[in-house]
Amino acid sequence: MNDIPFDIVGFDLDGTLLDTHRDLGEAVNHALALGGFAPVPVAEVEGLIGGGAKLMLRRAIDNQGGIGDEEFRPLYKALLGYYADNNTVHTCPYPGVEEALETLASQDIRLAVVTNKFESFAAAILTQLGLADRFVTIIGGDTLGKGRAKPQPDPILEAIGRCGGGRFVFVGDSSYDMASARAANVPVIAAGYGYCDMPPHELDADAVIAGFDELIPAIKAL
Ligand SMILES: O=C(O)COP(=O)(O)O
Ligand SMILES: [Mg+2]
Repeated sequence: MNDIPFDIVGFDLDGTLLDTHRDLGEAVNHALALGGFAPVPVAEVEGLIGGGAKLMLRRAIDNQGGIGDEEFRPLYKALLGYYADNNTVHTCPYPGVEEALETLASQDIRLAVVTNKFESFAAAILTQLGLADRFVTIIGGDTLGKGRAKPQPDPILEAIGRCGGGRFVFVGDSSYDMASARAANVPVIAAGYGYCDMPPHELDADAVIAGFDELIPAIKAL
């Protein structure tokens, strides 16, 4: 029997389903080195993630004085090239993710990914990790075009549509996720173990989980 009061669960990717920070950090540092900048220590990488790869590199360079668009462009291209070849070296699902996805799928809940990563990277990584088939759709930061990524509601509304409609709850780790869910008028759970850009209990979520094993109880309690 299905005792989960939702038809669709949407997930952010970086910092929610997958711990991607080491591979993202190495891609940023590859680009920084080409530009003559110092590397970002691995402990500081999480604070750069959430708004997509371009903003991640922008933030890292701005922390070291910044550069103009002309000089930025080839470094960004280098980051993407490096990440395309090295995106599942260290990346892995958080503990409990596979089990929770299995439980939700076994109860006929439809699952979606809504990330600010490029769709192609998200799909490639999830495929590599054997998780892509779990999701009805994977919506990236570039899927709907410019200005329509999180924190806009558009990708969440698109996910709901692609999953055939129904009661939807979102799970994410950053203020981009909370704002997108609020704008789409759906409940949202904060992954407090992720790359939260503010203290998890200040993220304006309906619930905060400290690990993926808490997800299903949190969904049932909404
Ligand atoms: O790549 C990013 O910066 C953010 O990705 P996410 O939306 O899956 O957290
Ligand atoms: Mg995230």
